[in-house]
Amino acid sequence: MTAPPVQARGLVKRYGDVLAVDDVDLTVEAGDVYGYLGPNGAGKTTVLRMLLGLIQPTAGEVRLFGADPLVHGATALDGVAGFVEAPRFYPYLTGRKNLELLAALDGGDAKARIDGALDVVELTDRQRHKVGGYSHGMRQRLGVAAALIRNPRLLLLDEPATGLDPAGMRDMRALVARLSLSGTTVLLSSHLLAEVEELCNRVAIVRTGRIVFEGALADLKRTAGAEWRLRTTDDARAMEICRDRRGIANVRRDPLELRFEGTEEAASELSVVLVEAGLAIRALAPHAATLEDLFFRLTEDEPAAARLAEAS
Ligand SMILES: Nc1ncnc2c1ncn2[C@@H]1O[C@H](COP(=O)(O)OP(=O)(O)OP(=O)(O)O)[C@@H](O)[C@H]1O
Repeated sequence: MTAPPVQARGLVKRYGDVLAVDDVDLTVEAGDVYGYLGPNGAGKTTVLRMLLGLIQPTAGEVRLFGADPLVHGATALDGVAGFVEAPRFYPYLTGRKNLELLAALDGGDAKARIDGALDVVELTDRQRHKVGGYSHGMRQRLGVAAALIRNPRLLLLDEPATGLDPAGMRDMRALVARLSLSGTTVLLSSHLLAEVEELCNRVAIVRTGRIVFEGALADLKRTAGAEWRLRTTDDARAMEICRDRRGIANVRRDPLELRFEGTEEAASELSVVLVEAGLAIRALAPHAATLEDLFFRLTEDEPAAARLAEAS
């Protein structure tokens, strides 16, 4: 069996009093587009640095295709490439010249892949222009091209869409999707939910260094449970009944309806109890939380994060 592209166990990074990364376990399987998602300062860049062997973990270990990047340096590992923070280039040289310098450092047949890489990132037309005149999105794409000339099986990208305008973000998403289709495994970090929502099949959501959810986004939506909306012939009485019931939480009364959180089972049982109490139900329906809601709950609200981590 071949080792997975990324396997990290018990990763910790401490900077003085700051626990930047707190006991992170991470497995990225071949073919994944994996999103490492969290707000600014959550420790995303620090994790990528450790994965690339640029810094040493305080504790824990990393394997890329079964090899330790601290021993070999990730860029010396066959099939691994990427960038941390923004990719850096010589602004007074052309895009192509920058890639040629990197290819010369890299050796092998990297030079022969420059045309193909420029084509994939859609910079062929601008390859003879100086990087100093490139837009932010073009520089990010050139960063991906610089990784592609190493013919990677695993691409690690730190916030590839940050600072891009909507068109730039769309181009970057399309580029990552194309790379994935051609067989490259991708691990990208992001603080933008919209960036990963369409693109990633798996995500880890991090909050102050710690993973609070790991899995498929579809599972996250399912696990989160819904907020229910209820209208009856006597909402005041219905509210009293709701308050006493197990499995129902956060009951609130609006002018038009009651709202509460709970599982489908709890809502079904409630409907029976309401009817037995002589109330007629005018409406009882779930209102699914958006992913944006879930993300903020997970990254800002400690009890909600703990509940979801338990349930997942
Ligand atoms: N070299 C360092 N020395 C001290 N503290 C650091 C260092 N690098 C990161 N930190 C701290 O570790 C925490 C995580 O930082 P990190 O850059 O990994 O987060 P991030 O999720 O990538 O955020 P951003 O999106 O803002 O880059 C922050 O509190 C940061 O201040």
